[in-house]
Amino acid sequence: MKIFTTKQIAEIDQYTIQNEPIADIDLMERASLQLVNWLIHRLSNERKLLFFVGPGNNGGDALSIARQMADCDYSCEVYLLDFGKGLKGSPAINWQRLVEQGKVKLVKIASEADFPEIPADAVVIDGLFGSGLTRPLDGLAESLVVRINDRGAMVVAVDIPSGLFGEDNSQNDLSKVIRASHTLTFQFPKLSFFFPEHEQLLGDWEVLPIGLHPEAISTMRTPFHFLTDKYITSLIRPRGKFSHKGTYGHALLIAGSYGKMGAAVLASKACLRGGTGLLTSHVPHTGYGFIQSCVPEAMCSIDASDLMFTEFPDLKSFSAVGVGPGLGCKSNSQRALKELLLANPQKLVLDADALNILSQHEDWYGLLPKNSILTPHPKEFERLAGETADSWSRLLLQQWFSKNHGVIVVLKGAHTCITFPNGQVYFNTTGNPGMATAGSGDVLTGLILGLLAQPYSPEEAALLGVYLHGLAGDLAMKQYGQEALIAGDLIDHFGKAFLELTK
Ligand SMILES: NC(=O)C1=CN([C@@H]2O[C@H](COP(=O)(O)OP(=O)(O)OC[C@H]3O[C@@H](n4cnc5c(N)ncnc54)[C@H](OP(=O)(O)O)[C@@H]3O)[C@@H](O)[C@H]2O)[C@@H](O)CC1
Ligand SMILES: [K+]
Repeated sequence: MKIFTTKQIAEIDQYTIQNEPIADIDLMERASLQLVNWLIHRLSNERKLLFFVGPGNNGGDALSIARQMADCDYSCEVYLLDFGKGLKGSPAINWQRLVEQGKVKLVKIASEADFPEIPADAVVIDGLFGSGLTRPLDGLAESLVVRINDRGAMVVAVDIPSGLFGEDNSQNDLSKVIRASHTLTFQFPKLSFFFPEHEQLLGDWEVLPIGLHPEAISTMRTPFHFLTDKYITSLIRPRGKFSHKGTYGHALLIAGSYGKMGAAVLASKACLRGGTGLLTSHVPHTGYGFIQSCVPEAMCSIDASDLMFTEFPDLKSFSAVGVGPGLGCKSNSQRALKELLLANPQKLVLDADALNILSQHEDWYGLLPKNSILTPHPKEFERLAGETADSWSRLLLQQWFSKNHGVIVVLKGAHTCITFPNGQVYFNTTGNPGMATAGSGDVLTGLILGLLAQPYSPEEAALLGVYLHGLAGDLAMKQYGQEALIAGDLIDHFGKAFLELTK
C-alpha cells in the first residue's frame, strides 16, 4: 500500500472533492463519522469528552465529531484555540451547526487563563492541527499542548498528534507535540508514523478509510509503501506437482565461528524452513559435529580453519549465498570476505559480522554484487553509512545508500525499512517487541537466503522474508508472549506463517 506525503494527501482530497464529486463539508462529515464510530465502540458515555479545536480542517473534523457524539448522549465540551482570525469554510459551518444544536459547551481560548481543567478520567480529542501544520508550535498552542500532555488523560488524536509533521520532524521539538494514546488517521498512515522516536506521541495508531478517490490513489506516484498480507501473498509462488529438491535451488550459508556456532544453526534451520531445495552450511572445523547433528537436513562444508571463516567452496553449484551470522571479524575472515565479493556471487545476502567487516573497508562497497541484500540493525547501518540525527534523515541516507551502491538495504526495527536501488521504500507491518532477542537477525538472514535460493528475486526475497519473519513472530507471541519468545520459536512458526498467507 502506498504512503503519501501530507501534500499529496491534500491533492487526493481535492481530487476526491472535484471528481467524486462531494462537497468539502460532506467529506469532512464522512471522515468524522469514522472517528465517531471508533469512539462509541470503545468509550462509555459516562466519560466526558473534551475537544481541543484548531483553526483548520483538523479542527473542523473535531467540531463535527463533537456534534455527532453529543447526539449520541456523550457529554462534550469544545475548546477552540482562538487566533483572532475566525473560522472559515467547513470548520465555520461545523461551528455554526454546534451552536444550533445547543448541546455542547463552546469555549474560545484566547489566553492561558481560558485553559480548562482536564480531569484524569476525561478523554481529550485532539483536533488542534493536522496535516496542515506549517511550523513547530509556539505561544498559546505550545502551552496548551504542554498542559494537555501534563494531565495524563487519555488523548485521541484526529489524523495526527498536533504538532507532529507527517514527514520531516528534524527541526521539530517533540516536547511540544501532543502525546496521544491513540491516533486515528484518515485513509493513509503518514511517513512519520513509522519512526521509532514518535512511538510515544502516536500511541496505538489506526488507519480509518474515508473513501478517497481510488483513481487519484492509483495514479499518484510515491516511492513509499507499507506491506500488507494481500501484497505479500501475491508474491508467493505455488509449487509444481512435478517439482523436486533441485527445482528449489541450493543455498550456501557461510556462518559461525568458535563460540558463535548457534548463529550458524539458527540461520541454517531458517534457510531450510524458508523452502530452499538444498543447503550447504560452510562452518569452521570446530562446528562440524554441531551443525551435522543439529541440522541433519543440511550438507556441511568445512573450512580449513578450526575457528573461523577463511575460505569458501566453489560458488558454481549454488543459486544464492548468505554470509555473516556469527562470523567474527578476524583479519583472515576479512580477507575471505573480500575474496567472496570478488568471486561475484549472483545472489548474496550479507548480515552481522559480514556488514561489520564491510564497514571497515568502504573501498569494498563497489565490489558488492548488484542487488545484494544487506540486513543491518541500526547500529550496523550507522557503521556502514554514517550517523544521522533522526529517523527521517536516516531514511534519506538509506535511500541514497541503496541507489548509490545498487544494493537492497533491510534496516531492521519495529517497522523494518527496505530500500531498493530504484529508490522504492517499503515499511514492514508485522512483528513485535518479543522479537528483540538474540538470534532473531540470524533467523531473518537464513530465511531470506532460503527464499533467494529457490529462486525468488532479491526484491521478492527481501520483502517476503521480512514480512514472514515478523508474522512468525506474531504467531509465536500468541504462544509464548513477548518475554519468553526466543529466536528458535520464530523458525518453528514459519510453517504457520506461510499457511496463514496462503490459506
Ligand atoms: N485527508 C483528507 O482527505 C481529509 C482531511 N481532513 C482533515 O483536514 C486536515 C488538514 O486540514 P488543513 O489543511 O486545514 O490543516 P490543519 O492541520 O487543520 O491546520 C491548518 C491551520 O493551522 C494553522 N497553522 C499551521 N501550523 C500552525 C502553527 N504551528 N501554529 C499556529 N497555527 C498553525 C494554519 O494557518 P497558517 O499556517 O496560515 O498560519 C491553518 O489555519 C487533516 O489533518 C484532516 O484532519 C478531513 O477533514 C477530510 C478529508
Ligand atoms: K490532531
